[in-house]
Amino acid sequence: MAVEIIDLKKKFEQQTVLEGFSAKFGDNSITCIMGASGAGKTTLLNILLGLMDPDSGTVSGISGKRLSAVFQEDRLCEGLDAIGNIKLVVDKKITRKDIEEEFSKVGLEDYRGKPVSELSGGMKRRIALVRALITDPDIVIMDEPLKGLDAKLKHKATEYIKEKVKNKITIIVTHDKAEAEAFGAEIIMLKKKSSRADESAC
Ligand SMILES: Nc1ncnc2c1ncn2[C@@H]1O[C@H](COP(=O)(O)OP(=O)(O)OP(=O)(O)O)[C@@H](O)[C@H]1O
Repeated sequence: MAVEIIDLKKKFEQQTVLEGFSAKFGDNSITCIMGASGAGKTTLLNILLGLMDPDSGTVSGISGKRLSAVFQEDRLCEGLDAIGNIKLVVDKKITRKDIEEEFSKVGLEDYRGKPVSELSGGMKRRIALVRALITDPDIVIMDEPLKGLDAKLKHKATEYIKEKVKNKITIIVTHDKAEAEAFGAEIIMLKKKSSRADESAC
């Protein structure tokens, strides 16, 4: 079942961020949300994830589905190592070897024995990516998942994501059109609203 958003509206005090926003995300689809900084991309993801309520409008097709997310920040447990971070979210039947196999698919090596706090930003990003995709969710929501990766790792991570999200509904925020094209994604462009809701009355 597709995820459908109808006529969403979200304001923060006097600032309208989303207004009259509707979209449909079909089964087995990748959609990239693009738009200027402050256009409301993260706000939209937070509403989809149920972390924020819209002022009005509806979101359907999410209830009862397994969601997973890569947030704008990695949100890892910094004191745990890479494997420990994944073990926190996976079923016990997933072994250390299974996790290591996933890490190798995103070029993640040299992480062993170190707490995440001692790893590079790009390594942390790939741990967050594996954590989101190893659980085989129905809906994947990612806020700039390739942030901080160099061109070679970006390519590797893109291929990994495409492989893992087959037959799922995937929604990705990115600033990079080339990235959206590499995902073969549909693009939704969010437009930044006026920062003053009462502007027309002035
Ligand atoms: N909890 C909040 N309270 C008040 N204002 C907020 C809140 N969350 C977001 N905003 C405002 O809403 C607007 C949209 O923010 P949002 O983070 O959704 O934009 P974005 O498109 O994801 O931007 P970026 O590309 O910079 O991450 C911004 O002006 C932001 O300051």
